[in-house]
Amino acid sequence: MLVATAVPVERDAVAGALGVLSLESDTSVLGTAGRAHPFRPSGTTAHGGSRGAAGLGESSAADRGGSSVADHGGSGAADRGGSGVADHGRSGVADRGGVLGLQVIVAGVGSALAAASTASALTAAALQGTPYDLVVSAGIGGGFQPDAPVGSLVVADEIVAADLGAETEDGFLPVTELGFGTVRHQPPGELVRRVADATGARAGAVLTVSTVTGTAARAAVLRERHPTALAEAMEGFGVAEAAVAQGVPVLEVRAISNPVGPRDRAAWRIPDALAALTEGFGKLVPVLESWNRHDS
Ligand SMILES: O=C(O)c1cccc(C(=O)CC[C@H]2O[C@@H](n3cnc4c(=O)[nH]cnc43)[C@H](O)[C@@H]2O)c1
Repeated sequence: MLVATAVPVERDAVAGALGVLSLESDTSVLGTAGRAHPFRPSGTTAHGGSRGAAGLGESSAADRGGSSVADHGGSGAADRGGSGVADHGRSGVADRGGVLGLQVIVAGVGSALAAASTASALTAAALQGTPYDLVVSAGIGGGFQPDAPVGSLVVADEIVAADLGAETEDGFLPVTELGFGTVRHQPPGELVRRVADATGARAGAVLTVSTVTGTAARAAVLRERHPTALAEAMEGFGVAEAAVAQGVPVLEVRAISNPVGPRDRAAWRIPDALAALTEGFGKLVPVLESWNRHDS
């Protein structure tokens, strides 16, 4: 299983639940607006490699093969020669030898970077002869109120590109109505049901947007267009496109950090959401272990 998160604190929240190696996190990343790329230091790649960062203990596709559940304890940031602070932007959290053949990556913020990072990780694994059988887009997100309260968990029964299309005098047209592309991906229904049962997550559409909703009017428009939408975030559709292109099923799990609506940074509850993400992923493990991708 490949879990694609956007930022290091999300990776750590997931990796902590799964008991896989994680690097020290930068808890300030979600507040560092205005920098060119607040989430990843220069010289690093999206999938665990680190260009020109010798000695930082980079976990590249090539060295993922040696990591397993058994060596969690022995391969922490410290003994890989790394300073967690220095390399917190790297994405490699490797445990491809475990029961779930698991890797948690920081795929970056936004659909394009998330797609590119996910595609790289999938391709690297396939070339090594150890393809993933499931991709999960995971992280925090905005919740449509009152259905997805802050601190709750949402699992996508549809992953929808909500603003991929054209604006016209008569309203928004999705790319599908322009005659190309796709705007939705459907995770396996049975798996969604099992995840919802095990974690208490609400199942509904999760929208992928390029612009975070910041007004009540925009929230209402999105909800009108997508009545089953529970949450919005910025990566799910990109991750799904990459997974589906390689024939791998995809899930999206979002912990709600803020309401979708008028911009109000004071209303953000990132630690609560990260805690919900950790708790949710802890409960998810048995589901994923017992799930057979041919179930549906
Ligand atoms: O400055 C703001 O008003 C603002 C509001 C929401 C999110 C941001 C971010 O920069 C975080 C983007 C990051 O977090 C996910 N996320 C969390 N909440 C939302 C949301 O309401 N709408 C869309 N994305 C959200 C997203 O997936 C990114 O990874 C700034």
